Amino acid sequence: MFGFLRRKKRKNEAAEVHDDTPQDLNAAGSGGDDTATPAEPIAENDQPAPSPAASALQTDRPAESADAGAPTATPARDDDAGRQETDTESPSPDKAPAVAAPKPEQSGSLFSRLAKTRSGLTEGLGDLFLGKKQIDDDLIEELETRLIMADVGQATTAALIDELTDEVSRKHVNDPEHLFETLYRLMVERLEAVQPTEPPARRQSGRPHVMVVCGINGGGKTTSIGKLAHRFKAGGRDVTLAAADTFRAAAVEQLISWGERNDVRVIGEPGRGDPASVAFDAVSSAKARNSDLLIVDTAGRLHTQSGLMDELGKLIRVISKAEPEAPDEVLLVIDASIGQNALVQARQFNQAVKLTGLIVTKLDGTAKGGIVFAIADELGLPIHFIGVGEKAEDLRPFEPRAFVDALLDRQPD
Ligand SMILES: Nc1nc2c(ncn2[C@@H]2O[C@H](COP(=O)(O)OP(=O)(O)OP(=O)(O)O)[C@@H](O)[C@H]2O)c(=O)[nH]1
Repeated sequence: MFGFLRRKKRKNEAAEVHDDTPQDLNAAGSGGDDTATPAEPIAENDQPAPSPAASALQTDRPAESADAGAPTATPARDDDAGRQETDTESPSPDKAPAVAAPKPEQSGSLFSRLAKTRSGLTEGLGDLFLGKKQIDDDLIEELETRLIMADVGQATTAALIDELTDEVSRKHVNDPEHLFETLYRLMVERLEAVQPTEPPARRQSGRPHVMVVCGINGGGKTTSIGKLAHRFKAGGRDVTLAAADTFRAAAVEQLISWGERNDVRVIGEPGRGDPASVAFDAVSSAKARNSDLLIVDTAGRLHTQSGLMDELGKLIRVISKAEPEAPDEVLLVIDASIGQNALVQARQFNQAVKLTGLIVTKLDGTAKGGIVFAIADELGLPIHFIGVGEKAEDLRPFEPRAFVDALLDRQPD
């Protein structure tokens, strides 16, 4: 069940227990401090006029085969994403004994890191959902608003709402909880549709796997490369880093510092002027030393700066001269907190250099985590990793089910 529904249900159950129990304030041990308050009333529907999408629910199409079951794809799990109890309410003295005490949330879990986006999507929905036997326009409209607010984007939101209303009209989905399960399934399917079959940074025979990382200034490239180095080094790979962000001496120093912390070799030093030559040297060095993985940092650039975009193309061509099969991956780092602008950036970078995938950073600090769906839907580019904090371990492989579970406050299957 979804956590926000469970929380609401518990509140209602707690209130029922208090309502049904004869109160004996003089009983021994009662302390006379029974402060139980009645459960919050289920919110009345005071929403504005229904949207066209929501109005589609009014159509009374004949029922067809019921097919609104659980997602069919194989579950993928992030080790770190396993979470405990999803109920994050603090226990209060007025809870009925029948209500299980919530367990503490793991601060590093994906669930806790996505708190901002999740709260925008699910907070208060329990009030709107529970107690309703039927799905109505208000519910669909509220859902639509929340998806837009979470930066899922107009087009993707419209597509999701259309599919949901269609399922409802066909009577495949009959109650609010089933509606949410269906939304869950549709969201997971969208992300899984663009995920690669092969994991990133796979081992190549007889040569290093070469990964070029690009993006705009401050998106989190260097930090993400440091985190990647940490992850793959810990996994037993020989990793080399290339400091090809020659525009900013501090970026080179930042990368060297990540290298030192993780005992990873860094090619390039402050003061070198030509990023393509640093990349060429790094490929030659990684080959000579039988490195498993070479990650190339590049200068931040705006997608509108055509000279710098051409330079990125040149860097990639030079890498191919040093190793004809390389680069194996060209990853764009995008900052989730910029919302819909991320789509524009990704489109332009993809036109200039053929991207193979994305790293979406700063999902921990934004309510705009829904951008991940717009990216998958509109660009068709896979998301390989997500950044959910500033520490080395805060880069997680992107796993659609774990991500949507955490986003919708849903207990994993
Ligand atoms: N909260 C949070 N902060 C992040 C994340 N990823 C990166 N940052 C922070 O974002 C800031 C910019 O990160 P950098 O790695 O320097 O960005 P960059 O893209 O290399 O920037 P340039 O070198 O200017 O192109 C730093 O303060 C990082 O700690 C993330 O996933 N979550």
